[in-house]
Amino acid sequence: MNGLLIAGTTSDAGKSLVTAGVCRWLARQGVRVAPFKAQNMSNNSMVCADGAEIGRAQWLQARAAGVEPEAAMNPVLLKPGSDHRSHVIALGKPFGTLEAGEYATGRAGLARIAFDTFAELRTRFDVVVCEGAGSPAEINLRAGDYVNMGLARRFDLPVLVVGDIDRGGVLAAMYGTQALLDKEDQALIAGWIVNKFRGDVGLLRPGLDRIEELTGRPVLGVLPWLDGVWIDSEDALAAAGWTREQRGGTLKVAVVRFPRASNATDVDALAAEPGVTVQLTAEPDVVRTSDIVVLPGSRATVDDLGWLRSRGLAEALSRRVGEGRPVLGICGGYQMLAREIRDDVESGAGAVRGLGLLPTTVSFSPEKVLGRPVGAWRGHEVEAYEIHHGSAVAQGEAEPFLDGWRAGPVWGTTWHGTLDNDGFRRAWLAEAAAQAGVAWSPSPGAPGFAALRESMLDRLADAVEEHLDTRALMRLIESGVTRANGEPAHPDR
Ligand SMILES: NC(=O)CC[C@H](N)C(=O)O
Repeated sequence: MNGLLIAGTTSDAGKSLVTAGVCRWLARQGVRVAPFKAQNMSNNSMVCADGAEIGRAQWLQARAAGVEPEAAMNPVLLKPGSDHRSHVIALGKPFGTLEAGEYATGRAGLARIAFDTFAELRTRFDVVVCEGAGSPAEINLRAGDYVNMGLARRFDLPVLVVGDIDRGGVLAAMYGTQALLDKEDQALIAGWIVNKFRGDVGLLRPGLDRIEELTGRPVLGVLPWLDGVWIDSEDALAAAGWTREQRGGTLKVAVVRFPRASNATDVDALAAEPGVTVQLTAEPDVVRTSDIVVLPGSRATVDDLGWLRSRGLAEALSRRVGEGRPVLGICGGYQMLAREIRDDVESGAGAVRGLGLLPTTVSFSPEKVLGRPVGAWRGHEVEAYEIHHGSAVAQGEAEPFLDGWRAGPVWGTTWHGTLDNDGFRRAWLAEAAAQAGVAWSPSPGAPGFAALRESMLDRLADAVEEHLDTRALMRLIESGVTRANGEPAHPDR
């Protein structure tokens, strides 16, 4: 067995979730499977047990596959910082920066790393399920590509292309994607998957039949819109799946939408808590009046702090703190709460005045801290992870809170992922709700967040089993694209 590449007609077509679903489906068959994404552009990353930093989507896909997440599953991670620069993580460790203009030249070395890593990874697993990035139809990037068709060609991987029917234009996108590729790349396109479908497949069928005729490739399935499946998005806050399904919770949490938010998946577990409504916002009124405000992480602390001030959000925060209403700062958000931030590393701005809501001073160091710390709060165990250059020390009255500090209604920690811990999350929410004057308590018997994440992965795998032609998929994985393309569409139907 070998591998497969799951590409998309667009960003956000559902490649990550389809990859996760295919990983779990294969794992259920007893196949030893690893996820792989040659290059990810995301500020949502995770620290693996081996200390490597990878995209959260690959971390989640490894969980779906039932294997330990590791650096090789996402050898290149680009983290967009201030506007024209990306921080490069290679094999889990910092590897310099790429300016937007250096994209073509800077990438040759990264391509080599990605290819070498894939070649090694596949010696250790039965199957490697690769996820593409963006769309292979971005032919302007094809020459230096090592994530989509560039990877598929190098390793002769069959490519499945996922199209998002919710966005519309899916038939044109599939047809156009194939048409734009050169012959050799086209030869690797093995089939189509329609994703996020709601409604009657019968109505779609004539279009799918025609696409099969026109492209000579089978539609390997139509995946339905899956309500309530929104795990670990790769994109920033805007893409958090749960924003689509807000319920009328009694406890209103506002999460500030920083332009360079990082690890914003921290708030996913809040959104899943019964009786809690989470809203992403950049509105001063919402920040002033919500029951709880979360300042998430940021890949550009000083720049996002400037943005906070320019939007009137800093003032709204000070006012709510004056009224005793809780604010939780996480990593970059926690750094902003300080009296002073000394940063010659990330922004190069030197000493900058912070919001002054915690009695702390933050200093940035060139060394990046990557870790998986554990701690406790009020008797609740907390497993977390940390990814930062800046560290805070307190110089005044404050109460320890995890690795950080709390002063009255202001809470801050460098740790990410703390809210995934059920006992801690619920205890902290109850205390913060009381500060906000809201009667909220955890619902007895509500599922824990890890269980919820597992059930989402299982629903994805169930959808793969039910709606995709898994026999054709297995044949492709076992024999590659040539044989599969030599057979008629849907031989079993
Ligand atoms: N994860 C974060 O929020 C990082 C915070 C900040 N950019 C730092 O590097 O220290």
